[in-house]
Amino acid sequence: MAVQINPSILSADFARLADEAEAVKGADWLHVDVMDNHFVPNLTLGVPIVESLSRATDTPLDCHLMIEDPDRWAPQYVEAGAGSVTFHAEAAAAPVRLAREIRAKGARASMALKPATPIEPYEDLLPELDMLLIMTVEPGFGGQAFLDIMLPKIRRTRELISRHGLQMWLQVDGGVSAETIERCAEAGADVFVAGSAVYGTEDPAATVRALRAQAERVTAGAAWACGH
Ligand SMILES: O=C(CO)[C@@H](O)[C@H](O)COP(=O)(O)O
Repeated sequence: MAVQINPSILSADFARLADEAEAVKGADWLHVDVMDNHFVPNLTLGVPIVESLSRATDTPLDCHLMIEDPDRWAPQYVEAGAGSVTFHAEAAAAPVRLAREIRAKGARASMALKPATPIEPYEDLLPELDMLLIMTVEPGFGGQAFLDIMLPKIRRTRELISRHGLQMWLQVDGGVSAETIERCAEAGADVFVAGSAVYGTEDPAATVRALRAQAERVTAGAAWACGH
């Protein structure tokens, strides 16, 4: 599988979401940050906006639920048109049941880990998932500095994925930019969320292409990338 770049609309103009989706045409997915002001100290958008956005763009939606009670809400995001739904390990009451429900409804199932949450307790759960998201900032806000101390966790997660012979994707989110993307790719990430580094530039679509080329140069020789 090739490297994927998913611009985060948290850094976009919320009054012009359809245009902002068009501005990153060529991106692999549009990353939609759903925040409830409980799981994280910020509030963004919910099911009706995801539903409208999925009708307004051809780019598939990668919904990252930073919310409490994802067991109740995640299936509704699949019904709203999300192609991938990520719930947080720290918030899900029954992650295996939830992942199976998301898949059964036709979307990719993904689980996210906050910076302080280790991957090891979730090793046996990996086959239930299509993607694992490692947060490289504390969730809640765009424009934060990348946490370098997450690199060993990315590396360990890639090793676990390889050891289990899984084809799942490994996403990183937070502070991903031209300065940090190569370190993430070297550690084993293959799906990159970037908000301010994309929407903060004059030509967001060109920035997506440049970030992808940068990460591809690093992953081209990686053993885990062969046969993706
Ligand atoms: O989930 C989040 C923040 O909680 C992210 O998706 C941010 O939106 C990424 O923004 P940048 O760090 O790339 O500016």
